[in-house]
Amino acid sequence: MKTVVSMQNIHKKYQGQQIETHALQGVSLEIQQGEFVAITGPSGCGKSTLLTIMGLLDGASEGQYRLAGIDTQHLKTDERTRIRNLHIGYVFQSFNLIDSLTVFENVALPLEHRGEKAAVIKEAVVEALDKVGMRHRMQYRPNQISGGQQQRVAIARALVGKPDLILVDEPTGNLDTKNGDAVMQLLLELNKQGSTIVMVTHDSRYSGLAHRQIQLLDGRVVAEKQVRQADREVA
Ligand SMILES: Nc1ncnc2c1ncn2[C@@H]1O[C@H](COP(=O)(O)OP(=O)(O)OP(=O)(O)O)[C@@H](O)[C@H]1O
Repeated sequence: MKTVVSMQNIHKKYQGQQIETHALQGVSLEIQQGEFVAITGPSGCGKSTLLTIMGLLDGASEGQYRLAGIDTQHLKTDERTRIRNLHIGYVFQSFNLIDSLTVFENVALPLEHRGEKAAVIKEAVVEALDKVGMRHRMQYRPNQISGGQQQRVAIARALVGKPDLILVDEPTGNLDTKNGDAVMQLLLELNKQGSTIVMVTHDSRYSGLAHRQIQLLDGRVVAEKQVRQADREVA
């Protein structure tokens, strides 16, 4: 089994005008291909910071991070962007779809950035939209579909490029229970089909669906818990 994430002694310090915040204080963890990992912990403990570093949206202040075997420490900005595009899919709480583009065009973006041919893009986008049940809304714009549907489209955009890792930050935070449950069910199905998923969540009902929960407190890993396979269903 391939190690997708390998972090050794990761620190992150944010330098403000007056104060420095030591958001991550020596995090070490490994995530294997096919895992579904939930990152939990109280507000301000460093969950989003950890996800941001894992997703190469920001660099660590100290420590070593290997993504799919690639040492990310000394990457230049354009290399970091290229590797992020190839290896990472990101799903945000606020969906982050572009309102002026159609559903199809939004999902196509990661492949366009890679310079793929139109025919390849079309096939992959239709396949991704099929997976999330949104093919019938291909020509709609984000503001013409519901929040739950927008999150499905955002998930299609995250998986269209077949990344090694899908990072999900509070995916149900802007959704009601019914739509939140449906999005979680979809993430579980994608994981069963082989996607490696790391999800930040406050909701213990959803973190219990992961294979493994990693609990942070004050920028450190304080507990890890495995979840029994039989328990992994949305209630
Ligand atoms: N860009 C930034 N500049 C300065 N400080 C920051 C920045 N981003 C986060 N922090 C600080 O780092 C710490 C960790 O923040 P982070 O957002 O990672 O926590 P979190 O666990 O995701 O919180 P929440 O559950 O409320 O979203 C907090 O003290 C926060 O104020």
